[in-house]
Amino acid sequence: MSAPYNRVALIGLGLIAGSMALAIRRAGLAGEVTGFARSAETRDVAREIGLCDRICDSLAEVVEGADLVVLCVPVGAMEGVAREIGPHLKPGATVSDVGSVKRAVIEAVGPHLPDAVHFVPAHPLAGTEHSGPRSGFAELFEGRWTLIVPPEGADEDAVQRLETLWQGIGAHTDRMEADHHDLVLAVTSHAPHLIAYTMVGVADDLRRVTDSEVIKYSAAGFRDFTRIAASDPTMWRDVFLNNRDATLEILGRFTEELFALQRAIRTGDGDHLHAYFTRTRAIRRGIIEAGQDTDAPDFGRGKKT
Ligand SMILES: NC(=O)c1ccc[n+]([C@@H]2O[C@H](COP(=O)([O-])OP(=O)(O)OC[C@H]3O[C@@H](n4cnc5c(N)ncnc54)[C@H](O)[C@@H]3O)[C@@H](O)[C@H]2O)c1
Ligand SMILES: O=C(O)C(=O)C[C@]1(C(=O)O)C=C[C@@H](O)C=C1
Repeated sequence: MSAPYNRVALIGLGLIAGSMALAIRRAGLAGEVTGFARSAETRDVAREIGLCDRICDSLAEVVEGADLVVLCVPVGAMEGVAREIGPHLKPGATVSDVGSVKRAVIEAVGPHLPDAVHFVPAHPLAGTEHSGPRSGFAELFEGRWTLIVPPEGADEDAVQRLETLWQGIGAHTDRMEADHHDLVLAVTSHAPHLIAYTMVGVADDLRRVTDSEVIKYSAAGFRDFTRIAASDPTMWRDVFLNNRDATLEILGRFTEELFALQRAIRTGDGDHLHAYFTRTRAIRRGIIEAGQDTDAPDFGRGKKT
């Protein structure tokens, strides 16, 4: 595949930028990958581990001559970065981002970009609970979805070039409208993270109260909660502050269902519990049978779990 961009600039050298840098360079998808991080310490680490072809000491320097600039900072930091890079962008360049929220990012970043630049937001649905320049790995996006969220009237060639890049580093791509993206992600990612944070907090409180082994003997499901609840606090604070309406809508529905289940337990309404769990089990089976969970151990074998 020919390189879709000559120079790619990555801003915010953490898990996502680091993984992109390693993957793009491994696949030879850019002539040069440059990187910038706010702290000198992060830039030093990035140089030491050879994350990018070149680490720059300023935003102006990293975007100079870049054909693609990807903002990989927490959602709440996107606007400040966009404001600073705006005057230094090359005409015809594409600016993208990897933020977990899309409407707020489009509204924060868009106004700071010159007319001669294409803005094509995106969101890779891949991550871990780790952060920082040492956490990236080239395989992160393999077999995962990246949602491309082009604003109305976006340049088709710019959108396709970005899709080519993501596909070149192993991702499947799809296009989605920003508000729809934010609602879908509130269900599949944002509310589940908040629930995990809460459950781990509750267990921790309980441990203090009883001095028992709540964490030590936690089963696999709860261990997954503790992994998720170890995710970066700045990133997740910004997600909730910037996807407020969709997250509150989903949490409202969640709370209603939780109260109904709580009531069924209190009143001994086994039929309600059984019917509810039967419905949710059917959903899991449907996902497996449709071949949509490639991580499932029985994927493709049609076995019921
Ligand atoms: N971690 C995930 O699972 C995941 C998945 C998909 C998308 N995202 C999104 O990707 C973005 C980056 O997340 P990450 O997991 O790579 O985070 P990270 O914490 O690993 O990296 C973010 C980097 O941005 C830097 N930074 C913060 N503010 C900055 C600023 N004002 N200027 C320059 N650099 C700044 C931080 O120092 C850090 O190096 C976020 O918007 C997040 O919502 C994260
Ligand atoms: O695997 C994880 O650790 C993640 O939480 C990744 C995850 C997710 O919720 O699936 C987290 C945030 C993103 O914006 C995209 C992916």
